[in-house]
Amino acid sequence: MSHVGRESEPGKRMLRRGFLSVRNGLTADDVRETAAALAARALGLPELAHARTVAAYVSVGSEPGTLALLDALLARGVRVLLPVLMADNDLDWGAYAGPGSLVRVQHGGKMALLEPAGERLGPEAILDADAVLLPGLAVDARGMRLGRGGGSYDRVLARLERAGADPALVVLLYDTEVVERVPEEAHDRPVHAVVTPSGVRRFR
Ligand SMILES: Nc1nc2c(c(=O)[nH]1)N(C=O)[C@@H](CNc1ccc(C(=O)N[C@@H](CCC(=O)O)C(=O)O)cc1)CN2
Ligand SMILES: Nc1ncnc2c1ncn2[C@@H]1O[C@H](COP(=O)(O)OP(=O)(O)OP(=O)(O)O)[C@@H](O)[C@H]1O
Repeated sequence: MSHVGRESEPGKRMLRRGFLSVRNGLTADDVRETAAALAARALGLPELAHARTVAAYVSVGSEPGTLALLDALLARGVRVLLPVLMADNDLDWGAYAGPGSLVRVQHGGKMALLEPAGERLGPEAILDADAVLLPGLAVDARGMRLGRGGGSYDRVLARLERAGADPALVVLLYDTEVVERVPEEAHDRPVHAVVTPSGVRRFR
């Protein structure tokens, strides 16, 4: 099943394509250098310095790299939760236990993901997070995020809101992905900070 048929904002689809094609043009060196810079910046964030549980994800392909950051958090004793994509695009969670604990999973026509191999903790496990690292393709001047279009993180944010949980919401991006404006829909919620190789921008 594709989400595209029920896309409510057609502008988002075109924008996603543009951002993805720029990412696809990056070299392996670009991706590696950015990952190191992002990890260094993210590790300096006060939002992460005090977090005991961080919900994150494992970057794949030309996504801004997260693996170095995940390993550094693990080494600090932080509990790192990773998403498991479910058939309805909602997310289950598992604990990160190092690179050897990941499995490559192909979900239909989507890109292959690296997911935690261990115990599934259930969608509500996200409520333990002190900080959430959300994937995205762009963030605008208000903190509105353009995601991949699955609505997975829209659901995560709705679940947090319902439960009254208020973790720090952080997105890691390339510099060119921080833009003036992305289209927003009623269900979209702003994030609190965006980290790029050249700096950190906060929205609250
Ligand atoms: N590394 C990583 N893990 C992640 C995400 C992510 O964006 N990146 N997710 C973020 O939610 C969740 C998984 N959701 C995903 C949603 C779409 C696609 C994907 O490949 N979409 C295609 C378009 C597919 C289509 O048109 O149906 C694409 O973007 O090229 C991948 C993961 C959880 N794990
Ligand atoms: N709380 C929710 N529960 C169920 N579906 C939702 C929820 N919020 C949004 N959706 C649906 O998810 C789909 C994708 O939404 P949108 O285009 O905003 O995704 P996105 O923010 O780019 O993706 P993601 O949240 O995975 O990063 C839309 O069809 C939307 O109606």
